[in-house]
Amino acid sequence: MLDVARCKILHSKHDDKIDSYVLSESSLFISDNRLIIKTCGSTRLLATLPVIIRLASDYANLDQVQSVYYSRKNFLRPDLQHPLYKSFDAEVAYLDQFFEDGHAYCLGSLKQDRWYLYTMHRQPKKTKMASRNPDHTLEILMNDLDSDILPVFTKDVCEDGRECFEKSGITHLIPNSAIVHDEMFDPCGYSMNAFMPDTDQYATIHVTPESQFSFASFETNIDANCLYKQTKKVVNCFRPGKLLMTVFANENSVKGKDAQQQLWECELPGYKRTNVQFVRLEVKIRLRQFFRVSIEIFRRKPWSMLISSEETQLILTKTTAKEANRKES
Ligand SMILES: C[S@@+](CC[C@H](N)C(=O)[O-])C[C@H]1O[C@@H](n2cnc3c(N)ncnc32)[C@H](O)[C@@H]1O
Repeated sequence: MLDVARCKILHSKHDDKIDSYVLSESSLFISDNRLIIKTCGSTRLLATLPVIIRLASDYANLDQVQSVYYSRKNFLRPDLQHPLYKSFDAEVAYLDQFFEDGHAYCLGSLKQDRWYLYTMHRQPKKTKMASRNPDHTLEILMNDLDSDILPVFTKDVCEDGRECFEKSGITHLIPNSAIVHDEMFDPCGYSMNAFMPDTDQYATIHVTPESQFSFASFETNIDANCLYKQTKKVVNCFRPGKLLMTVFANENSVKGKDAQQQLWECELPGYKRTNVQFVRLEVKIRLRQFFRVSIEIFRRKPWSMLISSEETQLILTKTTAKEANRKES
């Protein structure tokens, strides 16, 4: 499966509830009823789909896909991708070959940062109680990380993953009881998987510290923390210039719904929200359920520098061109 995706397992950790793999290109988590695979670069993620469906049937007797989420942010350089990933329309057409009842969404601005989602839910043959459990996922995608934090994700500063985990402050983002395994890439880059023992709750962080295109992603379904506080901690750790976050929550997830409400009402300190959207996806299982997805895009608040003398005052403010024109006039 990973050969098809064009990545490799670097290391893994397991318990009775979850198998966690740190990959050369991100992460893989497998639990009884769910497989989560995240890849980066020019990997061929969608090519794994028929392989996953066949392996689930052959090895685990799982012969019906109950739900699918395929999501990604818009690429910085779509031209460097394999033709299938150059446009979301092509990805949707590919996914529709497997799931005739899938739905596709684009959230965010078509001209700037946006987030694509393909999703499908089917009535399972036997409705299991598990499908009605509270469930939420928080994902934060951060660009333009604070230049002070970048060196810690290089081999110049940290010998290995463990040192980077401590020195970067990522240790404060993950519950103490979590099992963690991580990788420090040479000469730079960091990937971490964590999971809570005897649950299918995971967290994963990936950091690209090259200053020209610095990026960090954080994703978790751990329910120990308030998602709003968790978001603030993550943002304080990486201090990105901009971030896009999504909160998935089903109707039974009180924490997920609370976080959506809080984020709707409060801004993140130090940031200006440039976009917020909310989608309610109907999940057709025997008992009607809903999945709610909200995405929010933030930019660091415009900074200003004040140089003043008795007579003159020059205010330099990092604003949009439109605002600058308004100020001039
Ligand atoms: C942490 S990895 C994967 C992260 C990916 N962007 C994501 O969000 O899932 C990316 C970083 O590791 C560095 N790196 C070094 N060797 C690598 C390798 N063999 N495969 C992938 N990334 C590598 C890259 O230069 C980059 O800074």
